[in-house]
Amino acid sequence: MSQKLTEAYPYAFTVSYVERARQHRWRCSDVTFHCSEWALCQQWVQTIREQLTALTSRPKHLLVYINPYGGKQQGKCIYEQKVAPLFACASISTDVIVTEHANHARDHLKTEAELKKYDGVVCVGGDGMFSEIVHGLVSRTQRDNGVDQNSPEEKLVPCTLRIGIIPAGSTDCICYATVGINDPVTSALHVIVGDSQPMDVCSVHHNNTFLRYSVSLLGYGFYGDVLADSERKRWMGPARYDFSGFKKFLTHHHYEGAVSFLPATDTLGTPRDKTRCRAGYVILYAYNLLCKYEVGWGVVRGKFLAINAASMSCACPRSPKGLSPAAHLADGTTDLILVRKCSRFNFLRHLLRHTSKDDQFDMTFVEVHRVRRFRFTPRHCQNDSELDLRENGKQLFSQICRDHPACSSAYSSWNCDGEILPHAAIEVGVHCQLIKLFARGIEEQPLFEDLANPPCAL
Ligand SMILES: Nc1ncnc2c1ncn2[C@@H]1O[C@H](COP(=O)(O)OP(=O)(O)OP(=O)(O)O)[C@@H](O)[C@H]1O
Ligand SMILES: CCCCCCCCCCCCC/C=C/[C@@H](O)[C@H](CO)NC(=O)CCCCC
Ligand SMILES: [Ca+2]
Repeated sequence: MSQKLTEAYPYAFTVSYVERARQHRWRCSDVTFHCSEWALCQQWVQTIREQLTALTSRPKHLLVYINPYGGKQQGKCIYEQKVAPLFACASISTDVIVTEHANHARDHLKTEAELKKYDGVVCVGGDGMFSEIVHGLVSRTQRDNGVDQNSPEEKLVPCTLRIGIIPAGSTDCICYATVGINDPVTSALHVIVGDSQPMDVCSVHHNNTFLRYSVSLLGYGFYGDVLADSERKRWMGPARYDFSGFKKFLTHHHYEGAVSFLPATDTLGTPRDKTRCRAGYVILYAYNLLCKYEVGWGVVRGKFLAINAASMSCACPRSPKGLSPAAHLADGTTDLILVRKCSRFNFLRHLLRHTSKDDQFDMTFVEVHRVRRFRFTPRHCQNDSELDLRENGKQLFSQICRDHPACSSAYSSWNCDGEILPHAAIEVGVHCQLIKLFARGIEEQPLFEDLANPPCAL
């Protein structure tokens, strides 16, 4: 501004606002207004402050957990340099905990954290860290409401606090599939403007005992084996998945068992739809009504290279459309993908389709069902005594078997959002919209961006 104008308008205030950039990125920009009178300037500032305070969906006090060892071990630095200044600018106060060991955040949330003080929880890390936060919050909510997590049929009580994800992990598929990009600044801005995106959570049980929750992928066979192998190579960072993925592709193990499932046979769409879950997609959820149209359980037996359940698309930079491109974030269903034993060449074609526009389900050895519940029983443990044998000290045999090509129909492990489950026989149920994120789903890129998306002040 020229000196002449500065003299005429000596009072000024600056408004920070969100601006959309390329590929779902959000950025913070500033605009400074100049006034001729101090009183007018004050009036503007006060009115803007009042308008912002009236926005009750915006968080004012947040509990932040940082995993300093996730992904490329940049969590602390990402938070301090990119996120904390934005929270400060938006007058959000924070209590920050840098975790000291695995499950630190989960246990703190479950038992100690004074949740009433906060408007939300922020997780700086990857899918594994997010899973800790989900376990802490969901378990705390059930305990506070006297709900028994061990009963597979129990209706769980939804969590009230929203969760923000600042991506700093290796896959970060939950952030990618709910925001459209893994970018700490974009995610921080979604927290600041107080977005809210409900999300389904699967509960996993074994013999009426609760094992874990899952929000993204439950994978047996290929993805279980990749995870088990990659955990021993954490030192490689995110590249461990490429290494183990290649190794397990070559190993080409298949596993025998039975999958039974309760299909969601209503108007919720199918996994083969061309439409995608996008911001603003509203589920008119009426479970009792929908139940009337449920048909009975289906069963599929056979030899599988992979059994995957995707409760959301599982889109990530490795696979921008995800494991199940048409899956919805908050519809109370999971897409059950069964990849039967086939040649290495065909399995490679199937895998490569996750990275292109081609349909990975359009193959004779792949079937996909949208389901509300499912069970898996591996062939070699179809009764309890066999199961007990396995679990009471027979892991060594199972490991030898798993590593030996001739025994390729023995057990794999379940990859549950990046954690290995201790049992192969599991029962899974989807809990519709059990948690909420500070996100809004992936936005359609509008034709005329400026008109469709007016800026939003911090
Ligand atoms: N202070 C800590 N020390 C060691 N492990 C931790 C600590 N805090 C959290 N963890 C554990 O680290 C694991 C991995 O973390 P995180 O999910 O952040 O990164 P990642 O595995 O690299 O990414 P992704 O899950 O996206 O693949 C989590 O399972 C979490 O329980
Ligand atoms: C030969 C070319 C092959 C190309 C194949 C591309 C297919 C990629 C699909 C990626 C699906 C990721 C699903 C997300 C799972 C997360 O809950 C979990 C925790 O972060 N990540 C993994 O298990 C990490 C799993 C990584 C597997 C590679
Ligand atoms: Ca879903």
